[in-house]
Amino acid sequence: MTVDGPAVELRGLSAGAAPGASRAVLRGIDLRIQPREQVAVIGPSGAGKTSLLMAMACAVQPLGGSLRVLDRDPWAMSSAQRQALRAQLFLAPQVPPLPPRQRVVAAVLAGRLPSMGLMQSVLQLWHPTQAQLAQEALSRVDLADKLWDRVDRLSGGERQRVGLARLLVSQAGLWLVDEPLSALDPARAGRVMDAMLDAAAREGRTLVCSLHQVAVARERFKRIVALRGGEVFYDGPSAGLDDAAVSQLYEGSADDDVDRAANQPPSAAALPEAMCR
Ligand SMILES: Nc1ncnc2c1ncn2[C@@H]1O[C@H](COP(=O)(O)OP(=O)(O)OP(=O)(O)O)[C@@H](O)[C@H]1O
Repeated sequence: MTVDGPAVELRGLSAGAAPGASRAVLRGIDLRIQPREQVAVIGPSGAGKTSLLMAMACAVQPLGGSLRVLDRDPWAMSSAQRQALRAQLFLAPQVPPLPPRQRVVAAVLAGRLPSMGLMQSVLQLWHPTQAQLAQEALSRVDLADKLWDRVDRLSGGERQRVGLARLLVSQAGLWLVDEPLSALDPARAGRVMDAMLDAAAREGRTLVCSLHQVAVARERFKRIVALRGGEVFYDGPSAGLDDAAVSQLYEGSADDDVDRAANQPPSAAALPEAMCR
């Protein structure tokens, strides 16, 4: 789908952390993200990164302000229309919801389901016909040898990479990715991040990616949005976010949070399953 306006536009947005929540954890957020842009979202634990992705994914209705996604107002349309709009974006949670006995091939190809008809979807789940596509995506996340494995026999990091392979096969125009590196070792994290950025650029996707690794955000993204306490602390070129600003951003965070920013975060809670693919 070609979008004329911004891929995402938030004006004075306030929103809760979960569907139906009445307490705003995001406040006064102004953001414009253009089609094909690649934006990293950083900030201390609890800053609102996941909540921001949930709002952009039309999973949480704003409590105030306005939101446009792919040039449409998701909350001024019927729920069927909103569902159709959601099929044009992909929210990749930190911990992908994978049915335990499913084969990796089917789990990856589930990323294509929103763009398939009902019959094709059912066939795909029971008898994957696009195994080659899944295989290519798995290769890009260093998991080529797991195509026919069961997902409940994978490690946490491998499951996370299955979720990213699922993102890579999706045909959504807007990729919303929540802490994709949280269970990966640093070397692999770099390769996986590069695969995701390359694919997004090559295929013209808009990418919004939350990260605890500030170094990765600075090295690989041109634009960084930093959140603190549910508000935008910084939005601009990554080169403009200097060490002093980063220290200020994480000031008062727990030690482990600062470590996470520098390197590897531990795994954290998943997004609600119903909101994710
Ligand atoms: N399901 C929920 N219900 C109510 N409050 C929630 C829920 N999930 C998160 N929160 C609260 O919302 C705020 C923002 O949380 P959010 O998960 O968006 O932050 P985050 O920046 O993604 O954190 P982390 O880096 O730890 O994943 C926090 O204060 C958190 O405690």
